[in-house]
Amino acid sequence: MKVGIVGAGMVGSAAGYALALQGTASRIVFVDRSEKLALAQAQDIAHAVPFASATQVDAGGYDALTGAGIVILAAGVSQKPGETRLELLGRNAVVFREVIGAVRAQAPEAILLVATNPVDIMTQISVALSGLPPERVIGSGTILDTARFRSLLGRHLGIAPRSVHAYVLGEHGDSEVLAWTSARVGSVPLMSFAAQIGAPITAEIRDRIDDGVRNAAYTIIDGKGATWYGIGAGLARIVAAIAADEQAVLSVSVMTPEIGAVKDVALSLPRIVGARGAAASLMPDLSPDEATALERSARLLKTTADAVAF
Ligand SMILES: NC(=O)C1=CN([C@@H]2O[C@H](COP(=O)(O)OP(=O)(O)OC[C@H]3O[C@@H](n4cnc5c(N)ncnc54)[C@H](O)[C@@H]3O)[C@@H](O)[C@H]2O)C=CC1
Ligand SMILES: CC(=O)C(=O)O
Repeated sequence: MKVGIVGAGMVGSAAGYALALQGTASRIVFVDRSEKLALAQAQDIAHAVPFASATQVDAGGYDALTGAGIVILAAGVSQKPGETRLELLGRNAVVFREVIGAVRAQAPEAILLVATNPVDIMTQISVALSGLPPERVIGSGTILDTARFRSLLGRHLGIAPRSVHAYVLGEHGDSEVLAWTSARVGSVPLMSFAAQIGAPITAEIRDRIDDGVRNAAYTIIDGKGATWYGIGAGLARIVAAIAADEQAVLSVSVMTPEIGAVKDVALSLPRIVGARGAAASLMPDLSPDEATALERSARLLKTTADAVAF
């Protein structure tokens, strides 16, 4: 499958690098406002390909996206230290007004995979601007937060994160909800597993993991200016699920008809992802507090999205 990447900065290039190493895409094409940057990223990644795969990596204008099955959208500004994702909305909505029409004109069949922040609202904007069915516009949403949650739980338990089945729901941002109640390790409920192996999840550990997931981006941005490896791998995982029609369960952001009293909002739930996009959604079992927090997250996203004209 040919994959387009619009926005060849840290996130776009990390996604392209992960895709090239995995050999998931037959072709990758970078497009950026800076043609020089797009070309440099394509060349650098192409030089990694002989060690790993047979992916052809190029750069070009929007016309180079013709025939793409997926276009990753990673163009726009990122957070400065201390800035929230939601504070990027006005600037990145302007970028998407330009980008979405240009992508659609050249790659009308492509599934759009949105990474630009605030990713949930950028997903909603992309649905509105593209006119595509909602299942074909997927935001990376909490795929990264879910990975952070699994990583921290895995470390605490001494278990491979891939054997931890736990999700972060709602906003990819400050109001996100760690779904502790439904978390499992293998097929065993998390709390029971933790007690059985003598690594109980005390209130203190729970708070530490919550903080580590919720504030990971702030800590990393403070240390190195931006985050890119985690989301690059997350985007490559979503592309793989679509390209191989996996029907994989992934936490991604899609327009959602109803979360409690909140209607038509893009946010993350576990979704079934395959060649048609994110075709179906699942609602994990939640405690009353988790359900209330998810509705609060949905309301925040809805109110913020309603305040932008698109
Ligand atoms: N969804 C997620 O989990 C994550 C999302 N992000 C978000 O991804 C976005 C990109 O972040 P970085 O790659 O670090 O930023 P970056 O500044 O390194 O790259 C952004 C690229 O977009 C390009 N660009 C800007 N306007 C454009 C336009 N109109 N047309 C074409 N290209 C344009 C720029 O030239 C630049 O190369 C940010 O919004 C950031 O917050 C970052 C990390 C994780
Ligand atoms: C920047 C961002 O959204 C993240 O690393 O979670």
